[in-house]
Amino acid sequence: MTCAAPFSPRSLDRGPLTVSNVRQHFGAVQALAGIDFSVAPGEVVGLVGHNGAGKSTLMHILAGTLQRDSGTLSISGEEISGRYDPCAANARGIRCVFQELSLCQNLDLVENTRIAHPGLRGFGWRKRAAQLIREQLDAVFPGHGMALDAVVGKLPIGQRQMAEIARAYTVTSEPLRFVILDEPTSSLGHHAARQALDFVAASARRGVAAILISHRLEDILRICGRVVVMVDGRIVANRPTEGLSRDGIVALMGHLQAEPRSRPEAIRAQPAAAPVRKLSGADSRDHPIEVYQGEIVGLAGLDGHGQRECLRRLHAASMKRRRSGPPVAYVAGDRQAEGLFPLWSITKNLSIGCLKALRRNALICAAAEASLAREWVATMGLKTAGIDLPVLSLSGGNQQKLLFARALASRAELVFLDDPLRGVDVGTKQSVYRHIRQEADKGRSFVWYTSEVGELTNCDRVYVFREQRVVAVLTGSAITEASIIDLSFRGRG
Ligand SMILES: Nc1ncnc2c1ncn2[C@@H]1O[C@H](COP(=O)(O)OP(=O)(O)OP(=O)(O)O)[C@@H](O)[C@H]1O
Repeated sequence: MTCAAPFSPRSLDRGPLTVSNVRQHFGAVQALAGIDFSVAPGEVVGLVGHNGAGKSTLMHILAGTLQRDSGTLSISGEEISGRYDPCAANARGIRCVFQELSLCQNLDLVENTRIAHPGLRGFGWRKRAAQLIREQLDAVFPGHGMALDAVVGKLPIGQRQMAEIARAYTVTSEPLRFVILDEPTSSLGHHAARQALDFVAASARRGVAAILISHRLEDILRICGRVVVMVDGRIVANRPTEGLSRDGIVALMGHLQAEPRSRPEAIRAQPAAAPVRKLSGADSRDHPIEVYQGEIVGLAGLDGHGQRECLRRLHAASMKRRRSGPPVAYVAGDRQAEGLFPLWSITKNLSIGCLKALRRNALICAAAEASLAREWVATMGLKTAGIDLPVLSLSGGNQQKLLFARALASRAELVFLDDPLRGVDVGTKQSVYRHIRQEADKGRSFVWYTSEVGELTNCDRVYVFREQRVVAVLTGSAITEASIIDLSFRGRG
């Protein structure tokens, strides 16, 4: 990549990062409708809004990865009039943690660090790059245990996210002034998410400002001094977080209301019935995992304690026995690597889960396919200008909703959920929880791994993992966020 213009960071004074009246269109879609936004040095600003509100588009404009249609951008007192690209942004101290993650999959962490710092060249660059990223990972995520020579594509999404955050804060010749974090904790568990947020807050106290985009509103309240709310490409609120509650932010986002969770009082499965799936060897002590018809089973624990591996083993075992067992579907949280067909349309991405039902004689019926897509776009509230558009034209959260729709539109009786609501807004989450419950009431079974502990309170039974073992099984009203976190840390107690 070549820089747009030679630039000396020494010429900067330490003023704010500001955009005025910024507009952006994608064909018929108006993603930004005249945005005025500013962040001062050392400030942490939260940027929230429903899926498709325009948050990532604004972030891409600030990071130089998207050229704005119109409007002004000024950084530390300098008005940017010419071409502005990621190199120019970097030279002015602007970094970005991308929602879809920007690390090169075929390179290791050291090589990915080198890419972000062209100055790390010549004899010994590898050693210097390794030291840089190791120190930063240690500073942000003490005890992370990540191997620097692992190829990034082989790392789980949580570790890729950790590496992306740490890399954004590494410094060589360019200054570090503003960090834009787009859903930085969406794949992190409770512990790693806290480490990341604490680090962002501590960096702000040292003068490095942050813009935090998140649907985890607790994160916003935890570290942001101010919150900016976007609805349909416009800013509708800009106010201090002091005195603001989670429900207050939800209300500012518009018609969405945070709803009280309905709690099942007891386990829903029929004890007499056989489980639809029973997996022995699910943990290192051979504790069986059982899933009954119409049951929502959660897999909980601290990051890396075996619960996600258990989900994947259960899924693999079910796929092997799919001729004799129930039809199965899998909703991936790592949508880029495991969920989407990036070159296909929204319709094709949806219909791939139920081709048999759409077949008329030997061919897929295009009318039935389109009608299915329209039905699910409406049901899930997918924000799109058309079902034939490329799937990558959807915002991140809307892509995730589509994967969910694909599983629910299929005839699967057993659905595996692998952190499926990553990047989905609070209002949609509430409706997805309702969908899951309705489908369970109709007899479908769900096995649910999530990095958001609170979501597990929607389950009928939760297996809590610690050190690759099931240490507790909670049912009905015993499933609370506090009890899950407590058992995750302490084990059986
Ligand atoms: N490359 C593109 N082509 C067409 N439309 C796009 C493109 N990128 C974004 N859009 C549209 O612009 C709007 C804003 O998208 P954006 O990704 O900024 O939303 P967001 O607020 O970040 O959503 P999320 O919370 O889901 O990440 C959406 O309607 C989206 O479909």
